[in-house]
Amino acid sequence: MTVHIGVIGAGAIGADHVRRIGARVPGAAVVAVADIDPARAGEVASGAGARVLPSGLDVVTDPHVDAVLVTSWGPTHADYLLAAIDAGKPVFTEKPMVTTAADGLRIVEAEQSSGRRLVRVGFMRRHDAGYRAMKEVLASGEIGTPLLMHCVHRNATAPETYHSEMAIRDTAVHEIDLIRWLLDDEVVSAQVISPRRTSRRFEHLQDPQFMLFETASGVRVDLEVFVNCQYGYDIRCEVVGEMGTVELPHPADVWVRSGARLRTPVLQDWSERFAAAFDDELIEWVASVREGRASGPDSWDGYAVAAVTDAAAESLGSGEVLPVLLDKRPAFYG
Ligand SMILES: NC(=O)c1ccc[n+]([C@@H]2O[C@H](COP(=O)([O-])OP(=O)(O)OC[C@H]3O[C@@H](n4cnc5c(N)ncnc54)[C@H](O)[C@@H]3O)[C@@H](O)[C@H]2O)c1
Ligand SMILES: O[C@H]1[C@H](O)[C@@H](O)[C@H](O)[C@@H](O)[C@H]1O
Repeated sequence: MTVHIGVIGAGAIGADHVRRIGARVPGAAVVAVADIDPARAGEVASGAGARVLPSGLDVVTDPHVDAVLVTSWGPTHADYLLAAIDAGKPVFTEKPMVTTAADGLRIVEAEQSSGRRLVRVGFMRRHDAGYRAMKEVLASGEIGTPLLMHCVHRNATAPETYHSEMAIRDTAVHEIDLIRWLLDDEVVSAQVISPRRTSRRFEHLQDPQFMLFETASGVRVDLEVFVNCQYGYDIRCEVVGEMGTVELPHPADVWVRSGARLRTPVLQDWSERFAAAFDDELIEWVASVREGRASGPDSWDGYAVAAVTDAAAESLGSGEVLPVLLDKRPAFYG
């Protein structure tokens, strides 16, 4: 059976995922696309042989759509997820699942009332070979109990529409998910420190930002988010344990030593750095839809991350250490 997918949002990652589904995801076809910019929708739909529908809600309710892929801007995700749950259709949403914990709770409550886990969140780094290898080392106990985690998240540049809170709600969400997943722990407090700003930014943007998190078991995490670092897409992570450390490998490429120099390329964006992880997460999602089961990061994960980003966003400016307000995890989410 082919899973017929309807896509909402035909921007950078929407177009990327549509191409990916056509080229590398077995048993799936994009049949409908909508975007508030109909020209974008038309362009992406024509490449896939799909229909353009007038709105995202039309995609959700279209009888030819078996499953929905949400790749519109973060603050628009919640309404589409609620509509998909209402229609009883599996839905994959790009991160962030939601931009407030209140919206996250609406989604987990609606899903529980529907009786089925329908939402999967695109925390694709859980599919990256390097992060997976880190998780195996941590699980093996080789480096002992984790004590500290150091993370760096740099983008070459960010567009003018990117504002200070997005460093937390759009960018740091990847690391917040990884703290929870790698350490199997919850984040209990957040603090955002605002250092000297780069002059190569837009006036409205606090960039870089330095974030500190604490987990329930007492692990301390530092995260630098710098979205106008100019030189490339640079993602780093190291966990320090009682007996050793484990570090995210450099993305595989040659290191050339010649003429008294060492050189290796710096990747330029997420689409190159995590291409294999994106392939893998969509292949897994489509297989799970076909088999009628839930898979991958769920709406509880999306909500738990939003609870952390709420606290961090409130700390932005004041630099206060703020508690993360998280509900009790229902048995429904295992
Ligand atoms: N996993 C990752 O590493 C990754 C990478 C890039 C983007 N993303 C996420 O994907 C989402 C989209 O990001 P992008 O970079 O493609 O942005 P983008 O601006 O390139 O594209 C977003 C598209 O959504 C459309 N849109 C906005 N509101 C809409 C609505 N209500 N209904 C239908 N269409 C709407 C816009 O017109 C635009 O074409 C964001 O949530 C972003 O955080 C994730
Ligand atoms: O939406 C993108 C995407 O999630 C990238 O992986 C991240 O590096 C960017 O900062 C963010 O804006």
